[in-house]
Amino acid sequence: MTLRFTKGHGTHNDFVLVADTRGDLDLTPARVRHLADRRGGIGGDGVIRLAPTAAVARAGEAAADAVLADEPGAIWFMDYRNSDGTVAEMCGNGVRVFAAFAESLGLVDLDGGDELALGTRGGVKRVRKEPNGWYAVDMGPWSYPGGQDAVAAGADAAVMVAGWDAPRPALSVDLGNPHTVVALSRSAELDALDLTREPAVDPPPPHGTNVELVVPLGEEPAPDGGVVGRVRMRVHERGVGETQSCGTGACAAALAVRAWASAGADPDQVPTTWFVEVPGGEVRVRLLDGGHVELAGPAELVFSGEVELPQ
Ligand SMILES: N[C@@H](CCC[C@H](N)C(=O)O)C(=O)O
Repeated sequence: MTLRFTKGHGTHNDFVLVADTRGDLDLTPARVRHLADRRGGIGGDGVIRLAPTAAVARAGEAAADAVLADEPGAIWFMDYRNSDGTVAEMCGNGVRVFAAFAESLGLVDLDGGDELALGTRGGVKRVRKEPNGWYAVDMGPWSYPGGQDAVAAGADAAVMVAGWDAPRPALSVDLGNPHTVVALSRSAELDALDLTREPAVDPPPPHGTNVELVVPLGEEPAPDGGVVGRVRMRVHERGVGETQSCGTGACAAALAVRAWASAGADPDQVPTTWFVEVPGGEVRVRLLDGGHVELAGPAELVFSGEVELPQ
């Protein structure tokens, strides 16, 4: 079977995108692994299928039913798969690239001021375009699964990275998908990390986790007054390995650093906007009213073509 695809990326977190406008493509784990294979296929950290939310619901995905109940206008669904073939609830960089893909297919006019509401397994996400061409996504609600006790302690887990003498404390953050964030004090240590092996997390999360290693870089004056925070991050993604960027991971990193910075501080002095530097570029994370968080950054479509799919 021949399949038309587009390759895209958001801060070099790269994806193979497929428009399944009838919603009848059987994206088996073997097919996902083939598409994401950098030597035998196209190559990507993940595969994104754009399909009608109603068709995904008919195929038995309860999350798509929930999306339509919440926002009947969310007619397109982002079916996200990691490169190892596993399903993930959410992908922040993926949502931006999905929006760019939907524009290229003529499904939405974000330059004309439209907002795109799309379905994901992590709920409805809303995307708008900023004047600089960045895509800003309302990522919806987030949480610290360990609750206020974890926030007060600054940790609810421990992470061991290859080459370390002992595990280090970490804070869990839920963005629809799971994250575990560890603070490092120096950029040189971040640069030297060995992330070729999956970090061990204790207690082991039931469905795995994405691990972010972060260096808080402090705060600086914002052009419009107030302060913004700056963070450097590397990430080991569940179902992939180390990637050049992770949008939900950047949100988790900012939210963890904000929790640590809030300890004993005047809340008005703690930034609500954070720039997160990743190996593939930079994204912006902003706390929104109503317990939501926003992710903004670039999205690029690189090339399109046709590929033979295995049975
Ligand atoms: N790169 C993504 C996250 C993709 C899913 C993740 N690997 C998981 O399994 O949860 C992002 O930009 O958020």
